[in-house]
This record gives sequence, structure tokens and C-alpha cells, in this order.
Amino acid sequence: MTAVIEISGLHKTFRGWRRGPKVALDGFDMVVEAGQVHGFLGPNGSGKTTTLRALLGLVHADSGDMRILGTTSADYIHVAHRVGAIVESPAFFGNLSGQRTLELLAMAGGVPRKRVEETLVAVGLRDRGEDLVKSYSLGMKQRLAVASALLKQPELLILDEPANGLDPAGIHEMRSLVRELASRGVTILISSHLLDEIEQVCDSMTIISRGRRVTHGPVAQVLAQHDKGEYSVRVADPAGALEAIAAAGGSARLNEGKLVVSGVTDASWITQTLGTAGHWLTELTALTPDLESVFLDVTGTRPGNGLMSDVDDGWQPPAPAGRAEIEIEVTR
Ligand SMILES: Nc1ncnc2c1ncn2[C@@H]1O[C@H](COP(=O)(O)OP(=O)(O)OP(=O)(O)O)[C@@H](O)[C@H]1O
Repeated sequence: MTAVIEISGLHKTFRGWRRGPKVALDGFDMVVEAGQVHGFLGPNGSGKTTTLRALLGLVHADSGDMRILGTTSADYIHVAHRVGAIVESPAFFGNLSGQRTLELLAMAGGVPRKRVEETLVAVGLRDRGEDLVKSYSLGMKQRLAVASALLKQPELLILDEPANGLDPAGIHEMRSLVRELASRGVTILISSHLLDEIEQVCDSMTIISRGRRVTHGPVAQVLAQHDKGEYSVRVADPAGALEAIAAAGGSARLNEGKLVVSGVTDASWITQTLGTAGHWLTELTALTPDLESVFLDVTGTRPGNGLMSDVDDGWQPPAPAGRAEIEIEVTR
């Protein structure tokens, strides 16, 4: 596969006046292959927008290499017409129609006028194209934003939080639109906090935390890597079953009246072990990890014992290279 985006060792520190320097990117790496819908995930303040802005030349990175459509960031201008991006929510004039908005953008960008109609169809706004933007719902404004990014028929589309603030129907529409564009061969990099959406719509993903990549790969592969081989088991006597699993050399714990058995490669071992000890199973469920649990684990943001963690507040410049642990600010 061909890489459409390649980022390696990206560093960016903002020189703040009041709170001192802020390390936004700390040697960040990311690869997005052609034809993929690639999810870009991370907690608040982890560096997603800074990455996208650096990629598009909107902010100057301190160091690191970036290639977009095979071109270095210094030559981005030569491939800019092949990239569509919505990084900061675009503001539209409410008193213009969606169609007129796109016509003006097409004129300014030297894009043939017929693309206006095509993009309105592509984002499902043709029937409302002549209505004023101020009458649009948030979801329709988001789709108009996507339409504006599609005018140039980009090979690569970069969307920062496209489903932000949308209701379930709007999220569903945005998901369909992304899949539709992907089926036409557009590579899409999409940053989002909606983990369920990313799990449903993306082929591959990168998770960033504190300016560094903490996991990446095909979504199914990332989930499989975090599969702990856990099964939830319902039996009449969970405590007795726990002892039976331990006596057979297995690992288990009790959770809400059920037994959770870990590190199992073959579920029949559980049925056999418990059956032999006289514990008859009434339920056996594989506990496969979802993206939310992987995200909470790899970013260190899983709330525990009533504590909330936040990776942004209190984040100081990193210690010299070599320190591996992640500090988490914990507030009660
Ligand atoms: N212009 C700026 N000046 C100072 N600090 C900044 C600036 N832009 C971003 N930062 C800081 O850099 C860090 C990364 O911010 P960034 O916006 O890239 O995170 P993010 O992952 O996009 O967050 P969110 O999910 O909340 O949008 C944060 O600590 C943020 O406060």
C-alpha cells in the first residue's frame, strides 16, 4: 500500500506567555495508507489538532518529518489542490444559500461550477441547496463544510471532529457520507472523540496521548492485540467456581456475581474444568475489548475508584528522552 500521510518524530512546543511552554507534540509518528478511513484519537489536549494544523502548514512544527501525498511539507503548496480539509469549523454566511456559498468558493478556487451541483448531491444537500444557510441544522452545516472540502475532488480528506455536536441522526448521516466517499477511493483522516463511530467507520487508526503515538494499526488488529482472553461465566456458586479455576491453574476474579476467567485460549477449558468440579455453566460470554476500553487503557485515562484523570491539565514539558512512564494528573 502507498502511504498518503507519513509523519515521523514531530515536535511542537507552544511558547505560552502566562503558563510557560506547552509541549503539544513530543516526537509523534503517524502513517495513513491510501484508500483507508483512518481514525485519529486522543484525549483532550493530546495534540490531534496541532498535528493536523502542522500537516496543513497552518502551524510551524519545531522538528520532524511530514510527507503528504508523497511530498514534503515544505512543498505542500504543490499538492494542496489534492487535499480537502476541515480543521477549524468553517463559518458560513447565514444569508447565503448553501449553493451560493459553494459557487463562491468554487469561483475563488478556480473549480468548475458543475462541481457545486455534484458536491451538493454527494453530501445529500441538493434538495436544500437553495435554502439559506441560517436555516440549516448543525448536521447540514457540517455537510456543507464537507461539501466545500470536496469541491476540488480531493484524494485526501482531513476532517477534525466532523460529528462534533451532532445528534444521533446527524452522526449517522456523517458516517454514511464518510463511507460513501471512501467507497469512491478518497483517503480520509478523521479525528474524533466518538470512539464508537471510529470503531464503525474506520479501517485503521492512530491513538495519540501527550503528543506521542501510543497505538496504531488496523482497528480489528488493535482490538485483537488488547484481547486478554477473558470470559464471563455465570454459575450457581461463583466463589466455589473461582476456587475450582484457581485449583486447575487458571486465573479468575469475581465481578458483579459472575466469574471472569482470564488468559483463556480455548473456552472449552472453562466448561471442562468447571463441569469436572461440579459447577454447571448457565452462561459463557467472551469479553472482547471495545475501542473505548483500549483507548482508556493506552491513554491512561481510565477513571478508577471514583477518581477522574485528565491528560491535559497540569501537563508539563516532558523529562529528557528515556523516561517511559506517563504521569497522570489525578483530581478528586
Ligand atoms: N496556540 C496555542 N498556544 C498554546 N498552547 C496551545 C496552542 N494550541 C494548542 N495548545 C496546547 O497544545 C496541546 C495540544 O492541543 P491540541 O489542540 O492539539 O489538542 P487536541 O488533541 O486537538 O485537543 P481536543 O481534543 O481538546 O481538541 C494542548 O495542551 C493545548 O492547550
